[in-house]
Amino acid sequence: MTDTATDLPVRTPLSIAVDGPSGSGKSSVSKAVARSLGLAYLDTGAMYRAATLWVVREGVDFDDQSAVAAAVRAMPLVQTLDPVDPGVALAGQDVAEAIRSEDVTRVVSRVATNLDVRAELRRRQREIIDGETRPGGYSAGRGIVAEGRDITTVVAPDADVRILLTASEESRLARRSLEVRGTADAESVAAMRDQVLRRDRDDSTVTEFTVAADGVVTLDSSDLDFDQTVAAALQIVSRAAHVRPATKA
Ligand SMILES: Nc1ncnc2c1ncn2[C@@H]1O[C@H](COP(=O)(O)OP(=O)(O)OP(=O)(O)O)[C@@H](O)[C@H]1O
Ligand SMILES: Nc1ccn([C@H]2C[C@H](O)[C@@H](COP(=O)(O)O)O2)c(=O)n1
Repeated sequence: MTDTATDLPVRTPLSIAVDGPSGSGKSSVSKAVARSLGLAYLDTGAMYRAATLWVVREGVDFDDQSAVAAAVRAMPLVQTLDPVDPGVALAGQDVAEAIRSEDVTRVVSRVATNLDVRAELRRRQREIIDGETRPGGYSAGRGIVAEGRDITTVVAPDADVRILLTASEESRLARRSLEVRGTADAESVAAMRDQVLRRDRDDSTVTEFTVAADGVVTLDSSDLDFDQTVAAALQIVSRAAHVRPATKA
């Protein structure tokens, strides 16, 4: 495999783990990196969102932690790993749009902070990253980019490349506001505080995604535009994962 940013060969299969807070650009940057390198793409946040939708649809009480975990263990989730068109299906039904609804975003942290749910989804994530299951028929022989909140630290601490993608609160709120409302005026930015900052506060009770663990490279995108951030991520990959020719004695 060749890194299109540097034209140098990189390890195959290649595993790239990306974590970071809400709105830092994990999904969009990871998809672009995966497209550029011809890798599969795993959105682990989509798994927590699908689990939340499933729990709601099954009529399970969020306060009944063991019933929530049992429902998630039985969840018939299939994701496609194509970075151009990542799909999410529950019981054969396309839910890619439904899991992004405000209703799901508001309550997803309640499911994501259930430790038994986390254990089940971690198990599924590792199977996908390790190549034991590749749902949805997308071939990921060249490797995978997996992104979330605990991929660099807990799910895939042995990944070839590990990146913590950060950005200031101000940038993250403005980006989310532009994405959701098409404007970053003061009122719209303020309206994003719950789905960005409150959610991070709740999620960070069970995972650390603001400080890089040992060996994880921090990429601060606050002052970078999208293309610059993707280029910087590709540089990190190429530095960390080049196959160096053997040196002659
Ligand atoms: N460096 C950047 N500069 C400007 N906008 C960016 C940058 N990176 C990402 N964006 C935009 O910010 C928005 C949020 O990005 P994205 O959804 O990828 O974040 P995320 O970290 O995956 O968030 P969440 O965890 O909440 O799903 C998107 O509209 C994306 O296009
Ligand atoms: N590895 C992960 C991925 C996601 N989460 C939680 C945190 C979020 O509130 C929720 C949805 O993620 P998003 O789609 O916004 O990236 O899932 C987690 O705890 N661990």
